[in-house]
Amino acid sequence: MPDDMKMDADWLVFHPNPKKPDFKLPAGAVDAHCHVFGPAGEFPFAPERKYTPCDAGKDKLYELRDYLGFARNVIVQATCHGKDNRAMVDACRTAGDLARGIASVGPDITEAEIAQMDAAGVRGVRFNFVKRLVDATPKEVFLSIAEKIAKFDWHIVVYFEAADLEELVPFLNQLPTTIVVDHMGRPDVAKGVDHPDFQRFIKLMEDNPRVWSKVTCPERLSVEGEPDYSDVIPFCRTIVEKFPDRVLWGTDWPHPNMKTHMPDDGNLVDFIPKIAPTAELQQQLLVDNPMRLYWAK
Ligand SMILES: O=C(O)c1cc(C(=O)O)oc(=O)c1
Repeated sequence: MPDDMKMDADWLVFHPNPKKPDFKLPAGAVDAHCHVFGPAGEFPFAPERKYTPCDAGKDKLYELRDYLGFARNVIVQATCHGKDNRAMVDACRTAGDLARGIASVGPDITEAEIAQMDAAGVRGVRFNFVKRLVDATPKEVFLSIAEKIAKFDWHIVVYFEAADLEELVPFLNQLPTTIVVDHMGRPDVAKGVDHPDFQRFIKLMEDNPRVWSKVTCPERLSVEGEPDYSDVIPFCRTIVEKFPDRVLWGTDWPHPNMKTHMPDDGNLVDFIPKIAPTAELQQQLLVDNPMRLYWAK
């Protein structure tokens, strides 16, 4: 492996032996937010990346899927691979109908390339506004991509920080497709659910029925920390109960850029019944919603 593909010195590697979850996932549950990294020897990381992770390839991901009791995965293009979607597409092809993908593309993407990715299981693109992860892309560029992918019935996944939402609302409302927000728009949980920043996100979902949310990443958002991540529960639960047909859940494996600790993925699965307390909500969150959005065709 070339020297510049060596993982960052402070990189935390995914948990080597997670616990078996106590919570039994419903049949057909989807891990709707996870990534693959490399392996770098086969799928090199992008020159413009902001971090160099450990290898975390498709075999490890599918081992974890089976171990935790998930049936399917939605693999979101990680920023360390830039707009080179080969690792994600290869992982989707390997899983056949059991995986779908979200790509990162530039404005030069052609309809033929979109069609090819569509055939492999890709169902959307990710627009990233998190400054520590990517260089900024002009909104006109994102809008031109949105127009192209809308023809394929794809949707748009957006990742931003809570403080940036106010500025982004008009842009989000301009997007022509379903919009899936990563990690609830990253609320500052120390501020509480009543803070205007989180209420702005709730209002966005109330005003725009095309907006969905991933109720993911307690390990990233929690100030209190593991194992309970209790301070994140009210945020997830508010969204799940208000918008039960527009929420998704995922592990976020292999947990890029965690600095405080590496979560136990089995423990993350045990978080689910705390945010979706009834069997009906769990069925929507883990099966019905992701199947409707990702497996309609
Ligand atoms: O918060 C993060 O660092 C992070 C990074 C990435 C990525 O690099 O793609 O994806 C995520 O979902 C979260």
